Amino acid sequence: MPRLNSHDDFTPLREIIVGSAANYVGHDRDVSFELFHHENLSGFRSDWAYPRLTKAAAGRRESWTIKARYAEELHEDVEGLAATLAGLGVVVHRPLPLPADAAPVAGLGWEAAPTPALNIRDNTLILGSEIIETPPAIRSRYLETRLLAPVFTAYWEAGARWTTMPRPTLTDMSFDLSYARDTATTLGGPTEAIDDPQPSPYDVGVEMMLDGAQVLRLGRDLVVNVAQENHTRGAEWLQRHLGHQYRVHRVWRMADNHIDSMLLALKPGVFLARHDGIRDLMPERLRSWRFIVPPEPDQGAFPVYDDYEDLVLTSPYIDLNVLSVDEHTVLVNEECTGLAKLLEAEGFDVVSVRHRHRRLFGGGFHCFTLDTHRTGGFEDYLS
Ligand SMILES: NC(=[NH2+])NCCC[C@H](N)C(=O)O
Repeated sequence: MPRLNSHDDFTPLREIIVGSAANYVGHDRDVSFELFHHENLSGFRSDWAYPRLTKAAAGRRESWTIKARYAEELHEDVEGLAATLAGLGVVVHRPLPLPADAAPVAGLGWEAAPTPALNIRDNTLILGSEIIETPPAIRSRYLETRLLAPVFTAYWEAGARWTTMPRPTLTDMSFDLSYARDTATTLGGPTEAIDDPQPSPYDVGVEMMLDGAQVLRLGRDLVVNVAQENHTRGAEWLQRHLGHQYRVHRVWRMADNHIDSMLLALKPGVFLARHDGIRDLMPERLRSWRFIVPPEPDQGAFPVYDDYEDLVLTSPYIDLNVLSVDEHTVLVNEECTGLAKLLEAEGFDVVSVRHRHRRLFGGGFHCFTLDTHRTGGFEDYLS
């Protein structure tokens, strides 16, 4: 195993982990899931909100079944993504697949059905030669990075540093609800339930929670999206952990949590951004970069889902979530022709990859992957 080395999203890619969609058969809808996906869930069908959905008060969870056809098509597309990357000469590693009969995971005072290690960008941050497992905000994802442990172990054996951010207890009281409250739709929505957190003997107050996917990596500069106090604490941990070598730039409420369907760096000096307003949220010295804004999403480019049976977890902007193989080559969803054309006009080579159900499973190509070796170093792109 060569050494771990990944400081950015755009220098030539040598090794990557591609997530696994095996047995993504359902969602465990509890307070942590509803809160995390509040923006999309409340904008979609507010009356699905927890706990009205919950048939019995006991347990305060609901298992949500995903149609087998969608799960199978997702699996097919993720395997296609892995094959495309391998075909481009990138070494591809894989997590352990979630077994079909996976037992629930449990914390102090809660239990949840585990999710496969699919959106692996979310729960790990690779900074140079260090693996940082970030603290999940969704109970069902609590042990997700364990499915990556064989790959992380191999990198550790090859010299990587391997750190775990403090793990939250994730009781109802752990969450800062302010973002969900401030951004609640006029229809109401999940905030209704979140207003009624239940006390637990394990309460520790508001905890640190930060996903790797809230961080945009630019060598020695990190742009971190912070939307509420859980994130503030996570960003503070990161800055203290990294010390003065890194500059941790906090951006306030660029997104509810993950940054990578809002903003990605395609190469030094060039961002791909959801809208023009992103520039104003950026640290001063990054405002002079070029911001490429894709055309508005074409609603006709998405499969048609059932309002009652299918849970849509991402916005229609999810196809912005591309993956760069180097500064010239970008993997783009084949359904997103507007973005592909624009990138080609900007001088990029576009590799089209199939990914049908990006709205059902929370992520695109950047979310589904974790680059472990790129040739770029610990650069100062701001100087
Ligand atoms: N790393 C990720 N899972 N990113 C996906 C973010 C999707 C974003 N919440 C949206 O709806 O567009």
